[in-house]
Amino acid sequence: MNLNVALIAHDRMKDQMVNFCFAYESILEKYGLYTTGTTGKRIEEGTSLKVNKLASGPLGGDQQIGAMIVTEEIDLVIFLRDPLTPQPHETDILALIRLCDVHAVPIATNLASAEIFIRALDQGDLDWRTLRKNNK
Ligand SMILES: O=C(CO)COP(=O)(O)O
Repeated sequence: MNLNVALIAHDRMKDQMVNFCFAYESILEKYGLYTTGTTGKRIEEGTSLKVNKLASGPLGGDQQIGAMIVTEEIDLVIFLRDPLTPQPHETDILALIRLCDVHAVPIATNLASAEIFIRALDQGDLDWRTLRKNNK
């Protein structure tokens, strides 16, 4: 299945993201993985997954993922946001979430929803995304 997953985590959520990726490595390894810069570095250090690292979030990484959403290259976003810390690039974050809604891309913004979505991905619930990709 040529679906791609974006993995993004704010600093205080990065340990959670690495643990999540470690736990679900056997599922995630079957997909193309795209990350913001520092998140990707941490995932590669903490798991055996290979990821495509874009720019760091505050330097435009969220916008790069957003651009891939526009071209239907991202099929699921796991974005572990820190709800308690203001981010300098809040506008980029909101833009990314908005684009998920525009392009019908599922986005999980906390661990509870991330676990549900990753299992859904594994059981084929997101296979309809291939039709969307093929019709773009
Ligand atoms: O800030 C981020 C998402 O908004 C994450 O960026 P990094 O993975 O580079 O820390």
